Amino acid sequence: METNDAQSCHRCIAAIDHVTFSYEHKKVIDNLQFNILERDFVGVIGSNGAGKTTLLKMLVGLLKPTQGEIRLFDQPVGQFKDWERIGYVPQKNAFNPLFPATVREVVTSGLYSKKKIYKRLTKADLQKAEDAMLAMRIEDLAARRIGQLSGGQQQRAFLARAIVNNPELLILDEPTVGIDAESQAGFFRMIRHMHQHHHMTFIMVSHDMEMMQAYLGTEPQQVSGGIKFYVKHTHDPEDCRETNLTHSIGQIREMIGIQ
Ligand SMILES: Nc1ncnc2c1ncn2[C@@H]1O[C@H](COP(=O)(O)OP(=O)(O)OP(=O)(O)O)[C@@H](O)[C@H]1O
Repeated sequence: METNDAQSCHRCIAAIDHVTFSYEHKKVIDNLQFNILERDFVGVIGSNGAGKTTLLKMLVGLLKPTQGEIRLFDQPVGQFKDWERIGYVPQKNAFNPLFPATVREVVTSGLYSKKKIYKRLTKADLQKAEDAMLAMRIEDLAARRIGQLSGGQQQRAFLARAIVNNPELLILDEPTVGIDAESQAGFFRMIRHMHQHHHMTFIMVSHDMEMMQAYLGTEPQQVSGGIKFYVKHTHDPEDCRETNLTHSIGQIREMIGIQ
């Protein structure tokens, strides 16, 4: 377990601690040990059926490990309540194409949590939804029905919904499936930007080896069963002791192209 304090950029955000998972008698994940640290981008790659979706579902508490434990922000997932700190875009979004919600309504629905379900949304809450749509460049689609949009536009709406609470950890399950190559590239650019400039931590399943390796490198940090974990931190390891200020300076350098 990581012992870094809250000031460190290597705080453990999610710990997968000797986790095994079986569907009835079929073991899908076997004694997996992996930590996701603050500001990591973790790319999860593996063949069909390797257990990637199962792993993400355990991370968000939808499935319970058969053995072992998952901790989010140092709390066992079963007791974790701060779901606003986490954004999740599942593999296949369950919206029926005829579902009569607008993009704005879908994005706003991300503001409701168990805690807030009976609360009225404030003006500030509604502004968060507008900001998330702006960030995903779908503000001009706000009043359109979600089912009438292209796959790429829908994915941006689901991502806007996932970031509406400004989460610290974003969990994405094959977010670019079914969208054209150009939109996929745009989507990756957006995600990379969020990682590098908005201090978000990511875990993302993808079959797009080329895009993933272009950002995360060609060597996995860990291989467990059929799952490979590729990891990129927002800055070089030797800079890890830097302060928040130097972190920002590093990013400014990067933005203006100075190495
Ligand atoms: N609800 C379920 N009941 C029984 N077996 C399941 C269930 N869900 C998944 N499985 C099986 O568990 C294994 C892992 O499934 P999972 O969806 O986690 O794989 P994946 O790596 O995400 O695959 P893909 O790349 O195809 O999305 C597969 O063999 C799958 O058939």
